[in-house]
Amino acid sequence: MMVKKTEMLAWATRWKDTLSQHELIGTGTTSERLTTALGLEVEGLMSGPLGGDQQIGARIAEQRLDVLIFFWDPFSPQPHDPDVKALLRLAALWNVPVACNAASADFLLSSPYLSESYDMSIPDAAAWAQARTV
Ligand SMILES: O=C(CO)COP(=O)(O)O
Repeated sequence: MMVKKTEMLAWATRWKDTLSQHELIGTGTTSERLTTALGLEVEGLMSGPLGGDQQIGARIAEQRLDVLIFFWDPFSPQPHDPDVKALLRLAALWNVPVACNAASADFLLSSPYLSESYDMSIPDAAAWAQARTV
Protein backbone atom coordinates (compact mmCIF):
# COMPACT_ATOMS: atom_id res chain seq x y z
CA MET A 1 0.00 0.00 0.00
CA MET A 2 2.73 2.46 0.98
CA VAL A 3 4.65 1.75 -2.23
CA LYS A 4 1.60 2.75 -4.23
CA LYS A 5 1.14 5.89 -2.14
CA THR A 6 4.76 6.86 -2.82
CA GLU A 7 4.27 6.22 -6.55
CA MET A 8 1.06 8.20 -6.53
CA LEU A 9 2.67 11.16 -4.73
CA ALA A 10 5.59 11.15 -7.17
CA TRP A 11 3.14 11.08 -10.07
CA ALA A 12 0.98 13.85 -8.56
CA THR A 13 4.07 16.00 -7.99
CA ARG A 14 4.82 15.86 -11.74
CA TRP A 15 1.21 16.82 -12.56
CA LYS A 16 0.66 19.28 -9.72
CA ASP A 17 -0.07 22.30 -11.93
CA THR A 18 -2.60 20.41 -14.02
CA LEU A 19 -4.22 18.81 -10.99
CA SER A 20 -4.57 22.17 -9.26
CA GLN A 21 -6.84 23.33 -12.09
CA HIS A 22 -9.42 20.66 -11.32
CA GLU A 23 -11.77 19.79 -8.52
CA LEU A 24 -10.17 16.90 -6.67
CA ILE A 25 -11.66 14.32 -4.35
CA GLY A 26 -9.92 11.38 -2.76
CA THR A 27 -10.09 8.71 -0.11
CA GLY A 28 -8.95 9.65 3.42
CA THR A 29 -5.24 8.95 3.58
CA THR A 30 -4.60 9.70 -0.07
CA SER A 31 -6.31 13.08 0.01
CA GLU A 32 -4.52 14.02 3.22
CA ARG A 33 -1.13 13.11 1.79
CA LEU A 34 -1.80 15.06 -1.41
CA THR A 35 -2.74 18.10 0.62
CA THR A 36 0.17 17.83 3.05
CA ALA A 37 2.85 17.02 0.49
CA LEU A 38 1.71 19.17 -2.42
CA GLY A 39 -0.64 21.74 -0.96
CA LEU A 40 -3.40 20.62 -3.33
CA GLU A 41 -6.97 21.23 -2.27
CA VAL A 42 -8.56 17.79 -2.16
CA GLU A 43 -11.98 16.95 -0.76
CA GLY A 44 -11.26 14.08 1.61
CA LEU A 45 -13.72 11.21 1.95
CA MET A 46 -13.46 8.20 4.28
CA SER A 47 -10.39 6.01 4.13
CA GLY A 48 -10.79 3.20 1.57
CA PRO A 49 -11.21 0.33 4.04
CA LEU A 50 -13.78 2.40 5.95
CA GLY A 51 -15.98 3.04 2.91
CA GLY A 52 -14.09 5.65 0.88
CA ASP A 53 -14.06 3.54 -2.28
CA GLN A 54 -17.81 3.16 -2.01
CA GLN A 55 -18.19 6.92 -1.58
CA ILE A 56 -16.24 7.48 -4.78
CA GLY A 57 -18.39 4.84 -6.49
CA ALA A 58 -21.45 6.80 -5.39
CA ARG A 59 -20.02 9.97 -7.00
CA ILE A 60 -19.65 8.02 -10.24
CA ALA A 61 -23.23 6.74 -10.11
CA GLU A 62 -24.37 10.33 -9.49
CA GLN A 63 -22.33 11.41 -12.54
CA ARG A 64 -20.26 13.77 -10.43
CA LEU A 65 -16.87 12.30 -11.31
CA ASP A 66 -15.17 12.67 -14.69
CA VAL A 67 -11.88 10.79 -14.27
CA LEU A 68 -10.68 8.14 -11.81
CA ILE A 69 -6.98 7.86 -10.95
CA PHE A 70 -6.64 4.72 -8.87
CA PHE A 71 -3.19 3.22 -8.29
CA TRP A 72 -4.10 -0.18 -6.85
CA ASP A 73 -1.45 -2.67 -5.83
CA PRO A 74 -1.49 -5.95 -7.80
CA PHE A 75 0.67 -7.56 -5.08
CA SER A 76 -1.39 -6.90 -1.97
CA PRO A 77 -4.89 -8.12 -1.28
CA GLN A 78 -6.94 -5.57 0.65
CA PRO A 79 -9.58 -6.15 3.31
CA HIS A 80 -11.92 -4.10 1.15
CA ASP A 81 -11.23 -5.83 -2.17
CA PRO A 82 -15.00 -6.19 -2.78
CA ASP A 83 -15.31 -2.39 -2.51
CA VAL A 84 -12.46 -1.94 -4.99
CA LYS A 85 -14.16 -4.32 -7.41
CA ALA A 86 -17.45 -2.45 -7.00
CA LEU A 87 -15.72 0.87 -7.66
CA LEU A 88 -14.08 -0.39 -10.84
CA ARG A 89 -17.36 -1.93 -11.98
CA LEU A 90 -19.17 1.40 -11.62
CA ALA A 91 -16.40 3.19 -13.50
CA ALA A 92 -16.76 0.66 -16.35
CA LEU A 93 -20.55 0.93 -16.29
CA TRP A 94 -20.61 4.73 -16.37
CA ASN A 95 -17.85 5.00 -18.98
CA VAL A 96 -15.52 6.88 -16.65
CA PRO A 97 -11.86 6.91 -17.78
CA VAL A 98 -9.70 5.03 -15.25
CA ALA A 99 -5.93 5.08 -14.76
CA CYS A 100 -4.47 2.26 -12.67
CA ASN A 101 -0.79 3.26 -12.74
CA ALA A 102 1.54 6.16 -13.53
CA ALA A 103 1.72 5.48 -17.27
CA SER A 104 -2.04 5.31 -17.81
CA ALA A 105 -2.46 8.37 -15.57
CA ASP A 106 0.10 10.23 -17.73
CA PHE A 107 -1.94 9.38 -20.81
CA LEU A 108 -5.16 10.56 -19.18
CA LEU A 109 -3.82 13.85 -17.90
CA SER A 110 -2.11 14.69 -21.18
CA SER A 111 -5.31 14.07 -23.14
CA PRO A 112 -6.74 17.12 -24.92
CA TYR A 113 -10.13 16.02 -23.60
CA LEU A 114 -9.09 17.12 -20.14
CA SER A 115 -9.68 20.74 -21.08
CA GLU A 116 -12.04 20.34 -24.07
CA SER A 117 -15.65 19.33 -23.96
CA TYR A 118 -16.08 15.63 -24.54
CA ASP A 119 -19.39 14.04 -25.43
CA MET A 120 -19.26 11.08 -23.11
CA SER A 121 -21.72 8.31 -23.77
CA ILE A 122 -23.32 7.06 -20.58
CA PRO A 123 -26.00 4.46 -19.91
CA ASP A 124 -29.57 5.70 -20.05
CA ALA A 125 -30.40 5.09 -16.40
CA ALA A 126 -33.98 6.30 -16.71
CA ALA A 127 -34.72 3.92 -19.61
CA TRP A 128 -33.08 1.07 -17.73
CA ALA A 129 -35.14 1.71 -14.60
CA GLN A 130 -38.32 2.11 -16.66
CA ALA A 131 -37.76 -1.24 -18.38
CA ARG A 132 -37.56 -2.91 -14.97
CA THR A 133 -40.81 -1.47 -13.70
CA VAL A 134 -43.12 -2.54 -16.56
O1 LIG B 1 -8.01 2.01 0.26
C1 LIG B 1 -7.89 2.82 -0.64
C2 LIG B 1 -8.22 2.48 -2.04
O2 LIG B 1 -8.84 1.24 -2.15
C3 LIG B 1 -7.41 4.16 -0.37
O3 LIG B 1 -7.71 4.58 0.93
P1 LIG B 1 -6.76 5.59 1.66
O4 LIG B 1 -6.61 6.77 0.76
O5 LIG B 1 -7.43 5.95 2.94
O6 LIG B 1 -5.45 4.87 1.86
